[in-house]
Formats: sequence, structure tokens, C-alpha cells
Amino acid sequence: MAVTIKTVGVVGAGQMGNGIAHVCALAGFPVMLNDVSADRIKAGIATVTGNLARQVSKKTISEDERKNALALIKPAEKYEDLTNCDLVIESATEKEDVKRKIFSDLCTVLKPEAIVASNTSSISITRLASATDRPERFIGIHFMNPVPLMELVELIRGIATDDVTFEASKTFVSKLGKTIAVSEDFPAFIVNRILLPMINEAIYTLYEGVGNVEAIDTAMRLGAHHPMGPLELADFIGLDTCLSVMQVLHEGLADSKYRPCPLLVKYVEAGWLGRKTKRGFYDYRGEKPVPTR
Ligand SMILES: CC(=O)CC(=O)SCCNC(=O)CCNC(=O)[C@H](O)C(C)(C)COP(=O)(O)OP(=O)(O)OC[C@H]1O[C@@H](n2cnc3c(N)ncnc32)[C@H](O)[C@@H]1OP(=O)(O)O
Ligand SMILES: NC(=O)C1=CN([C@@H]2O[C@H](COP(=O)(O)OP(=O)(O)OC[C@H]3O[C@@H](n4cnc5c(N)ncnc54)[C@H](OP(=O)(O)O)[C@@H]3O)[C@@H](O)[C@H]2O)C=CC1
Repeated sequence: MAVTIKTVGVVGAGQMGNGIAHVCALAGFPVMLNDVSADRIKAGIATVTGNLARQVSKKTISEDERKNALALIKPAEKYEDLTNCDLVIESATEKEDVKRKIFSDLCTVLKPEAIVASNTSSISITRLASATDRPERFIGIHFMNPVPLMELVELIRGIATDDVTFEASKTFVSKLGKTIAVSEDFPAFIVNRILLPMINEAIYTLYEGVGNVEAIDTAMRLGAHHPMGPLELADFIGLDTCLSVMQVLHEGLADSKYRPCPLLVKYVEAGWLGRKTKRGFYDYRGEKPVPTR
């Protein structure tokens, strides 16, 4: 029997979670936004407020659309606040144990027919589904960063995802105005299977001294017409997320070509995660980003 998604929960109000809440609210879906603390949720809603205002100033949305969208996003400090959601999208840290814990706690309070999705960049949907009480109603809905600007969403079925869940998710993503690419459930799906090895290769290019940060990013922006250089993009994604995806590829495909660059490991170990910590391959603490190598 068909399922219609009316109310959405988002777990994780970071870079991606707040963007998912932003686009769902703009499409008219009431959104319950959860994170580890009230402060995190507040920060997430503040980011959405700023991004909606930017879209008004760029005339991509009207002032009324901005007001209506913001009114649809509510803080959900406890999982119990998500009980009435028809769909809950997890967008927490790219660590399997973090996600599995969220699902095992979350499912106990959700409606039996609610769909649970992960915005994971790379982790097996089939394996994540096994941490829930509803593998048939579990699916990967993978948004791209920044969510309000990027058109693509990857849909990934686990081995048990049923047709009703797949169809309801397709309808939901289309209502957001996004274009769908369907990926099989293999490590890092399609986009990150291709993009992250390129970013990792750019970091190796830096690590081996072939070029410095500025040369590498300039080369790819002007030489390959990328909107951002690969190192700028890595900082934008988050170096922790980049490393997690490379580890999933390396372990999942058992091929040394996916070995994370030791320099990426070093930056993550230093807590230099990119934009979100104000330092990665660039230092963002001043007026302009300054290369750190
Ligand atoms: C890792 C995964 O699992 C999958 C992925 O997402 S892979 C990553 C996919 N994303 C990309 O490849 C992004 C590549 N970059 C781009 O397409 C462009 O640089 C961009 C769309 C991000 C920005 O393009 P732009 O022309 O600078 O747009 P503009 O509107 O002027 O944005 C300017 C700024 O606002 C940001 N921005 C704009 N609108 C935004 C929004 N609604 N939400 C968040 N950030 C936004 C831009 O990132 C940029 O940030 P800074 O001001 O801090 O530099
Ligand atoms: N960054 C990107 O370009 C993209 C990322 N993704 C995927 O989206 C997901 C989120 O990534 P991103 O937004 O970048 O990560 P961020 O680090 O920006 O945000 C993750 C958020 O989840 C919070 N969190 C951690 N544990 C929990 C929990 N148990 N319950 C609720 N919230 C929790 C974190 O809080 P705290 O910081 O306190 O731990 C943080 O606020 C990941 O799976 C990632 O792979 C998908 C597409 C693109």
C-alpha cells in the first residue's frame, strides 16, 4: 500500500542536515530538526536562516517563501519529537557506529510505517538497515553539498528495501525539485566512488610535492573547469568525511588504490577538518582563505 511522506525528521543539523531541512521546508514539508544538543540545533537553524536570506537577496526565492520555510522548521531535542514523522533522514557523522546507535534508539519511537533514510556518503545501506527494526523501509537518500544548490540526489536501495519505500522516496525527492540518480548499494555509491579518489589523488599530489595547494586548485579550476579546486572542495566537504569515505572504499573494495593519503590522515588527526573547523588545506580564520601548505 502506497506511503505518502508529509512530515520529515532530520537527525544531524551539521553542514548537510541543515541543508536537507532547508530544502524540505522550502518544498512545504514540516521538518523536525534533531542534533546532539539544543545549541547544535539552534546553530543549524541559524545557518538555514542565513542561507534562505542569501537566496532572497539573490532573488532565487521570495521573502514569503523564506518566511514560510523558516516557520516549518522546528527543533527536535529528543527522538520522541520525531514520533509523527513519515520519513526520518539521518545526517550525522560519517561513522558507522554513530549511525547504527542512532537507528537502534530512533526506531523504538517511530511509527511502524515510518521510512528511515541515511544521507551517508559511502556506508552500506544494507548493513545500516540491519541496525533498524525495518530493513524494508530503510533507504539511502544521498544529497550533495551544498544541498540547496546541488540538483542531484542519489537513491540507494538496501537488499531488503521494498518497492513502496523506493517509490515513496522517489516521489519525495522529486517534490524537492531534485534529479535522482539510482545507485546500487556498493561502497561510496556513484558520485563518491569517482569524486573522492580524485580528491585523494589531489592530496597525494600535494603530499609528494608535485604542486602546492594554490597550484593544484588553480590547475583544476582553470584546467578542468571545476567550480572549486579539489583541495578547496575537500575543505568544503570536511576532511573527516573525506577520510571516512576513502576508508570505506579501501576496506570495502580491498584495493590499495583507495589507500587514504597519509597527509589527509595527518590533517584529520590534527583536527584540521576544513571549513567547519576554520582550518584544513586553507586557513579560514582571516579575511581571505590562506593555503596551509
Ligand atoms: C561528499 C559527498 O557525500 C557528496 C558531495 O556532496 S560531493 C561535493 C559536491 N559539491 C561540489 O562539488 C560543489 C562544487 N562547488 C560548486 O558547485 C560551487 O562552488 C558552489 C555551488 C558551492 C558555490 O558556487 P558559487 O558560484 O560560489 O555560488 P554562490 O551562490 O556565489 O556561493 C557563494 C558562497 O555561498 C555558499 N553557498 C551558496 N549558497 C549556499 C547554500 N544555499 N547553502 C550553503 N552554502 C551556500 C558557497 O559555498 C560559497 O561559500 P563562501 O561564501 O563561504 O565562499
Ligand atoms: N559534507 C559533505 O559534503 C557531505 C556529507 N554527506 C554525509 O552527510 C552526513 C553528515 O555529514 P556533514 O553534515 O558533513 O557532517 P557534520 O560534521 O557537518 O555534521 C554532523 C552532525 O551530526 C551531529 N551528530 C553526531 N552524532 C549525532 C547523534 N548521535 N545524533 C544527532 N546528531 C549527531 C554532529 O554533532 P557533533 O559535531 O557534536 O558530533 C554534527 O552536528 C555524513 O554521513 C556525510 O557522509 C553527504 C553528502 C555530502
